Amino acid sequence: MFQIKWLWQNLKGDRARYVIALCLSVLTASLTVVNPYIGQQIVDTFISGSSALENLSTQKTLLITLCLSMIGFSLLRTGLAYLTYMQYERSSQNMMYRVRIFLYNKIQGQDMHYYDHNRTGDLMTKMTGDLEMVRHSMAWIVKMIIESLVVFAAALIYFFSIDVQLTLWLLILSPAIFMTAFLFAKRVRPMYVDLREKLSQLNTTTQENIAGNRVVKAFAREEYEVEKFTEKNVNFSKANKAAAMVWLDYFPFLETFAQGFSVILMLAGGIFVMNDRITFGEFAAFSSLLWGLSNPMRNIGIIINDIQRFIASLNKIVDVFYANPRIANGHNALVKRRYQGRIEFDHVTFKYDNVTVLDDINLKVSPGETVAIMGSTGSGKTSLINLIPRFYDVSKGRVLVDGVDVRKLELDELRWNVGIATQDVLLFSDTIDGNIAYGNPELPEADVVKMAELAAAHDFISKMPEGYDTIVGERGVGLSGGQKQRIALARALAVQPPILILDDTTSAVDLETEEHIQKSLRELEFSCTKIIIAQRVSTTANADRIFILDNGKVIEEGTHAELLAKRGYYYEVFMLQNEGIGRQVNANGKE
Ligand SMILES: Nc1ncnc2c1ncn2[C@@H]1O[C@H](COP(=O)(O)OP(=O)(O)OP(=O)(O)O)[C@@H](O)[C@H]1O
Repeated sequence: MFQIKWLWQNLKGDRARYVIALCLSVLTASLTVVNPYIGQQIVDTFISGSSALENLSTQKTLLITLCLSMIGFSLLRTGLAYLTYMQYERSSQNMMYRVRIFLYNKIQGQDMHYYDHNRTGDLMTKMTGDLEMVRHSMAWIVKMIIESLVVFAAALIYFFSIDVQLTLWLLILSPAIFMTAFLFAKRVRPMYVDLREKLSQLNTTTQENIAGNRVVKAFAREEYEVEKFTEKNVNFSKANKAAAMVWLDYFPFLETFAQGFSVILMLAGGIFVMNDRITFGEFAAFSSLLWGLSNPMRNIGIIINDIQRFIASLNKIVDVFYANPRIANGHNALVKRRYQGRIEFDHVTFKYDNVTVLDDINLKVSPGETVAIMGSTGSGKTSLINLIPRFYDVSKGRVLVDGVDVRKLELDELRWNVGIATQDVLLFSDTIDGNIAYGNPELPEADVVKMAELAAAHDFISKMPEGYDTIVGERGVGLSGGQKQRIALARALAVQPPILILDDTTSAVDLETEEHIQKSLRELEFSCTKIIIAQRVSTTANADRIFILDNGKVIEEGTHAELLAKRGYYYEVFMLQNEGIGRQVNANGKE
């Protein structure tokens, strides 16, 4: 079975401990027959036998020894159970610790395609609830299965050794019990798969709601969000109840069958005692160990329930475990080369799944050049620049950096050479200093300040009570949109990359600040090819060349002056942005 194989593989390092736990389980469970056996001896020798009274006075030592043995074995079983718990707990915790790290690395190593197709809430459920379910199963469910089986087998062997016929009478109910359990398992299995899906939806809704709390509040949609959550909560609760109800359909039968053991023992066993076929002591042994047959039968339902949950959870974990990114980051480059920064798009076509968003793009950028990309929303600008650091791979054609197809470059090295300030600014819950130095943790304090100055962020940062040590909240809570953009720009500059990509990075800053940033970018101390996506003519005007994208194609290309002269899309944008405010921007972007 695949699941067992997977567990065994991942137990590496704790296999011996786990096997010891299994052996201890078998030993502890098989010792359950010892006390009923001693009990049988006590009853037959000192209570019910014809010479019981005489034995009481002549064999006191034997009686005391038997009683002490009973206590001794009980203590031994408790000690062994303690050790067993410890081994199960340790081995399962250790294994999950390793698997969790592995999964976390796996998720970290996934490409954008993976994140496009997997919900955060679902991944969180896999990393928490599913892992815990698997751990619980490999420790406690396995223990329960082993102990149930061993106790059942030990009781059966012991009973057979006393009286075969009586044992067979007791077993008469077994086929019905197994049949009931089988039907239950068949019915409940799809329910646990559904239950697992509902849990993931519930977590996704919760996660999205917390992450998007500002939007919710801005639109006063709390009530709607509560309704949405309630719906998912109700679905989850219903799925849970449905699975539980199925158990209730079968539980009365299993319970009745289990109770049936006592009735059969009373009837058949009673007759056997009256006929002197078995002794009182043997009857007592049957009676005290009857739970060894009935309890495993009762537990079948719980075990099946948990096994189904375990399979549903394990399958989810295995999805992550074996998911291989199409674009893998090998972390192989020990020494990273600094590129010149030459970029070429050679007949590039790109599709998301089957939808074409870039169509036969040809574009060359020389080292040190500044290129602006403009175009209507959804025209493919972000998709285009995503191909340079290989967030996605082209569907057709090639993207070349310094003349080499990016698919042939060492991914770590390539990304190390590309500084990027994305459209959706994400800052970590860390100090501003930590956020700026994120890509270059060794950056000296003075350089952090320098980068902030270049990004026109130093002034507002130094006005904060704790300056660069100010902790910004999750996603940059506590900062304005323009401030976040400037920190993101400083972060991209801090790695001093030979290729700098700015995706609408100055859209939220005022024109004066933007001018400062543009001046800084022109005067960078390191050589740098700049690709700037922008909607404002004031941003693009200074670029060496401007490309206009429309519907995934380059429709215009040239300098600010050339494009104005063309009287096409760029000219229209220019007129729209300047007419309304009654001013003109010349070829150098100056008013
Ligand atoms: N991860 C994705 N999966 C599927 N389709 C996507 C994805 N990202 C973008 N698209 C689609 O690709 C097209 C181009 O999107 P892209 O983000 O490149 O446009 P853009 O020009 O950068 O737009 P904007 O100016 O609004 O940022 C759009 O139609 C968009 O719906």
